[in-house]
Amino acid sequence: MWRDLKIMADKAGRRGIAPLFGDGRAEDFSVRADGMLLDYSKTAIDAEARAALLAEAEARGVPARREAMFTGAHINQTEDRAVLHTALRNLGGAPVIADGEDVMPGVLDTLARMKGFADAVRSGALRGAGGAITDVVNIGIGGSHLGPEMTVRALAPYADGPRCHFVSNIDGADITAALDGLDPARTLILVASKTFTTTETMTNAATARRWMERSVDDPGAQFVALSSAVDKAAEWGIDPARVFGFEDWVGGRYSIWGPIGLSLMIAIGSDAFTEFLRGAEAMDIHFRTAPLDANMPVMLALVGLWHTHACGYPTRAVLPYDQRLGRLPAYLQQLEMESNGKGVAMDGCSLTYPSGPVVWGEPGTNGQHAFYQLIHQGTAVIPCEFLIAARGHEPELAHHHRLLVANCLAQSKALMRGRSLEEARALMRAEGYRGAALEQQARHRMFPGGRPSTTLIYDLLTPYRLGQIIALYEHRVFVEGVMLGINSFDQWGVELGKVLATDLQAVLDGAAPLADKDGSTRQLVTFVQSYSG
Ligand SMILES: O=P(O)(O)OC[C@H]1O[C@H](O)[C@H](O)[C@@H](O)[C@@H]1O
Repeated sequence: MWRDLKIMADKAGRRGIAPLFGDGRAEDFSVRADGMLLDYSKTAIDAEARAALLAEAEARGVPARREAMFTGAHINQTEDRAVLHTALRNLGGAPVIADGEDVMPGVLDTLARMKGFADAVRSGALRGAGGAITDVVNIGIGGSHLGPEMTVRALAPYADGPRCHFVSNIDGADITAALDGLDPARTLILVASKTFTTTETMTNAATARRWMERSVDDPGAQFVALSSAVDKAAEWGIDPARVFGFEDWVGGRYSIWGPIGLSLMIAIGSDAFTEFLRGAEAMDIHFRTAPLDANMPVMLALVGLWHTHACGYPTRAVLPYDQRLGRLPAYLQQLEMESNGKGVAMDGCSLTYPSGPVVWGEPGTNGQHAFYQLIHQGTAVIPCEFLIAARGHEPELAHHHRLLVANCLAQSKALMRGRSLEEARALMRAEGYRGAALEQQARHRMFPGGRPSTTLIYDLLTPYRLGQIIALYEHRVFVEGVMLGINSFDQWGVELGKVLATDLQAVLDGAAPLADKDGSTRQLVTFVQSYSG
């Protein structure tokens, strides 16, 4: 399929984007879903390319695969598991069968327990040794960290509960900074780990327990576990009543909707958390029922595939014009790159085309004053994905928000439009340049244009909207994975480094020899040892 699409992309590349605009293009090359608008008109996709992409989505079985996911088939084939994070926000409670059993009673029961617990923490009914809980520390990494951290920051205007802090890195600097200034007797520690074996999390949790033990008689009373490995959490010493479990059909990077979201629920309250789930549920219903050409996750995926696989652009930038979405790019890096960064297809054969793209980004307008130079004039084309709310949460600073919106819209326009050499010459002439100096200056000030972007716009970043947005990206990743023929739900690529780290830890501890390591590793270890004594 990529060959035909590449031919179309070459043709589209020569034509550019701006000339496509005629009556109705913006509306035609946009998708609306429940209060959100995705405008992909500033891409080189035309009606022919879109029809070809949609035909491929059908041919590759996206609708059937989607149904298989929602109905509990073991689509995570390498781990022989269902993929049912959607069940965690199936608030209607309609049965969802996995391995012959309806998972919904368990899901709703855990949600009710989470609500009871979060409400008690927030009201002060559940107290620490020193009184009501003032601070919550979530210790986790990867999917057990990025979701909580990103969403708590995104929904800060709704956060009226205890303060939330996040520890992820094995670097002692992280937990030192997080615990600094906290009163152990009024702090609740959430140990968030699907497997309850992850080195970083278990090391940080043990450090937090020692910190707690120094000032609290019953430290266990101030720990909670969020995990699939309920027995391991109990072995670690956490009261089973304080363990919130989930099943193996919830992937780590898809886990914010259940127990891993407890810090968010404590921060914003159970009603706002329910709204967050409702937004995701609305996106699930849209994804499952909307025709492909009016289906936001499908169209976002097809735009992504067009850029990566037809146009050959190896990265994409996520550019939220929302300071509170500052961790969205990092969250999406895990979601997209851990899901679709695979070198083999489902059947184990090597891909003959690229895997999913590199995802990166920073909030606007900050990025404009840093890396946008390359986006506008560098030799690589970077498709940009802008996100912006029509309104901000600071009505008294509405003029800030107008400037924010103006900048966001200006960037996508500038990328598309560019500035021709002729226009640059006219500018330089107006500034008094002549001859060779004029020509030279003009060449530096021209912009190639024709650079693609999408814009996702919504009214206000509420819990409901954030739920929709995350679910939108989850389903986008799913569709891209299906179209690439890969398993988006395993992550074998993170294993080797973990194994070798254990091996090297033994070397650094002096319990294993260094001699059999490669020359570079020997040199680096020797350097470290020369300083650590
Ligand atoms: O939640 P945990 O079991 O502690 O796992 C934390 C993270 O570590 C792993 O290495 C995976 O790459 C991630 O997908 C996962 O989210």
